[in-house]
Amino acid sequence: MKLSSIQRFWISFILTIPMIIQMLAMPFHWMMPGYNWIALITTTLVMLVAAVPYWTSAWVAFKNHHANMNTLVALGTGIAYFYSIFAMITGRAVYFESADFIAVFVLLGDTMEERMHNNASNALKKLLDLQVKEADVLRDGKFVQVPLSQVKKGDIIRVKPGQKIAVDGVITKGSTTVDESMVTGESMPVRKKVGDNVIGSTINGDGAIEFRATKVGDETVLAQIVEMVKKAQTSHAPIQNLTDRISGIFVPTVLIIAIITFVVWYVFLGATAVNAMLFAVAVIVIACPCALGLATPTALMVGTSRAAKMGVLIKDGQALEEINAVKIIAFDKTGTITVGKPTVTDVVGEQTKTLQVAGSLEASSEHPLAKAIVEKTQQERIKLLQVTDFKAVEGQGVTANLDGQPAFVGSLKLAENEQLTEKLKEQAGKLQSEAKTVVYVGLGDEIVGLIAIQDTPKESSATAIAQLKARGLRTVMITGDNEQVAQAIAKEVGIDDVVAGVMPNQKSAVIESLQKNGKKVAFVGDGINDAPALTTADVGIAMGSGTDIAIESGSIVLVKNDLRGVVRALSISQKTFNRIKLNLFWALIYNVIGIPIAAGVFVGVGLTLSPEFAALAMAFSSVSVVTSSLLLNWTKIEDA
Ligand SMILES: Nc1ncnc2c1ncn2[C@@H]1O[C@H](COP(=O)(O)OP(=O)(O)OP(=O)(O)O)[C@@H](O)[C@H]1O
Ligand SMILES: [Cu+]
Repeated sequence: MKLSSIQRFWISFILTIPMIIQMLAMPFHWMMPGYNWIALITTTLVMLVAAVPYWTSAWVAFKNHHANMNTLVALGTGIAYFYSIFAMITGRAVYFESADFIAVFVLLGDTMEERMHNNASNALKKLLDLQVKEADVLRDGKFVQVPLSQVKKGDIIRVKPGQKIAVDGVITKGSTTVDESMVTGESMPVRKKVGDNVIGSTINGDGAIEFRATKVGDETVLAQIVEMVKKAQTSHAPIQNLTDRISGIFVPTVLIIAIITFVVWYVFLGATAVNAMLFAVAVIVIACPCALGLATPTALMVGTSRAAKMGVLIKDGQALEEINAVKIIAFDKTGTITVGKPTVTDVVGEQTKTLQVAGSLEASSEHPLAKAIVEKTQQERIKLLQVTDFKAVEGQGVTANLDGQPAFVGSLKLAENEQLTEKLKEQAGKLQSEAKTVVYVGLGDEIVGLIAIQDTPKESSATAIAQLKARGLRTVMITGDNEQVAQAIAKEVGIDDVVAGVMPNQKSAVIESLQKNGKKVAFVGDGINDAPALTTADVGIAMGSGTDIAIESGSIVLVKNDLRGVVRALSISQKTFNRIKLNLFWALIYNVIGIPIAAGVFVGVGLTLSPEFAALAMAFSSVSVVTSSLLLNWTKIEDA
C-alpha cells in the first residue's frame, strides 16, 4: 500500500502528539510516565512512515556524490533517532522528538506542494476520460471495431448518432450536428456536413456520419490540450530553483560545520564524545531546511487560492512569478476588450437584398460577426436561401454559391477584386471611424451592399487599462479587424498601440516581435485562434468565457471575463512573490543565527542550544514562515 504525503503527514503528526505534550509540560517539571518507551515506539513508526523515503533519497544522492535537502533531513532524523536509541540503552537523555519534528515539518511542506499538483492532475484525468476506447473503422471493405491506438491517418471511421467521435477528421458522408462544448466552450451544437472538420472526443448528435481521420494520437486537439495541462502539472515557480541552489551550497556547508563542531569539541576542547556529538546534531537540526522548503509552496498556495476567490485562476507558479516581470500587455479585441456580442447597426444599399445574401451565407459560419448578421435577418424576418460550396476564408470572411452565382461576405480583402465606387468607400470609411466593423456583401460580380457591425467595449475595460498603464505597462491591441475600427476602439479605452489586420495564425508572431529585446509580454485573449498567442506569450491570460482551448492555453484564467482581473492577477502575484522572498529571508535568518549558537560558540556566555531546543527553534522558523504565508490572506489587493 502506498500512502500519499497527506496521509503520511497526518499519521506522523498524530504519532507526535505525546512528544508535543511532553515538550509543553517540560517547564513544569512534569515527566510523562514511560515517556522513553512511548517515544521509542511512536518515533520508530514516524521514521518508517515519514523519514525512510528521505533516507533512501539521501542514500541515492550520496551514491552519486551529491548532497541535497534530503541529506540534511535524513541526517537530522537519522542521527537524532539512532542516537536516542543508543542513549536509551546507555541510560542517557533521549532526543526522539527532534527526529519527529524534523520529519513532520518537512512532510508538511511536501504535502502542500503535492496539493497544488493534484489539482492539475485531476483536470488531466478528466480530459483523458473524454477519449473513446474504440472506433468503428473501415478495414478491407468492412467496418470493424479497433482500439483507438490502432486508428491511422486516412482511416474512414463511422459514427452513429449519439456516439463520440474518435479522432480529428473531415466528414466524407452524411450530415449531423455535433456537441463540441468540451473543446470549444460553444454550448450550441454545430451543424456539420461533408467537407467539414470534426474534433476527436466531441459528441455526435442525431445524424450518422463517416469521416476520414486527419489527426490521430498526440496530434489531436484533445491530446494537445492534455499536453498543456501536463506541463502546468510539472511546473515549479522558478524561484524554487533558487531554494535548490541555496541548499546546494548550504547542505555541504552545514555538514562541514557539523564535523568541525564535533572535532573541535572532542579533540581540542576536551568534551566527551557524546557531548561533542550533541553539538554536532544540534547544528544539523537547527540547519534543517524545512522552513526553506515551506517558503515557496505555502505562499503559492495561499496566494493562488486568494486569487481564485477573486476570480483569477493561476495555473502554475511560473506564471505567478513571471507576470511580475511583464513590461507589455497585449489584448485581443473581440470578446476581450469588447463585450463580444456584436450587433448590426447600419445597412448600406438595398436592405433586404443585402441582408438576404449576407444572412444566407453566414448561416453556416460560427464567427461572431456572422451571428450578428443572422440575428438581424431574423429580426427583419428575411427568408434565407440555400447555398452550396460554402467556404470560410480565415481572417477575411466567407464565400459560397447562391442561385448559381458566386457570393461573399467579408472584409475589404475579399472584396478587392470588385469594382468599389468612391461613394461606397467613403461610406465605409465614415462607419469605420465610428468604431464599426464594415463587411462587404457581394453577389455575382457586384457589391450589393455594406453591413456595419458594432461591438462595444466592456464597461470595465477603460478603468482596467488605465490601472495597467498606471503600473507602468505598455498596452497593445492585436486584432484581425480593420485599422480604423481598431484605432477608434483603442482610443475609447485608452490602449497605447494597435496592431490591426492580423491574420489569426499571425497573432503569435506579433507577440514574438513584441518580445524582442528580452521584454516580457503577457497576452489576454479568448478565442480558438488566440491559443497560439497565449502559449507564445510569457504569460497567457485567458477569459473564462472563452473557448476551452484558450482556457487551457492560458496559464492564468479570468473567471469573471473582465479586464479588471488582469489588474488583480498582477497585484496578487506581486504580493505573493514578495512574500516568498520574505519567507526565504525568515527561513535562512534562523539558520544563520542558530548555527553558531548550536555549535557552542557562545558557551562562554552561557548561551547554548541542545538538539531538542534546536528542533523547537527550527519548528518556530517553520511556523513563522507558514504564518507569514497565511498573512497573505489579509493583505490588501489592489482592485480596479
Ligand atoms: N464570417 C465572417 N463574416 C464576415 N466577415 C468576416 C467573417 N470572418 C472574418 N471576417 C472579416 O475578417 C476580419 C478579421 O476576422 P478575424 O476573425 O480574424 O478577427 P475579428 O473577429 O474581427 O477580431 P479579433 O481578432 O479581435 O478577434 C473581420 O473583421 C471581418 O471583416
Ligand atoms: Cu527543519
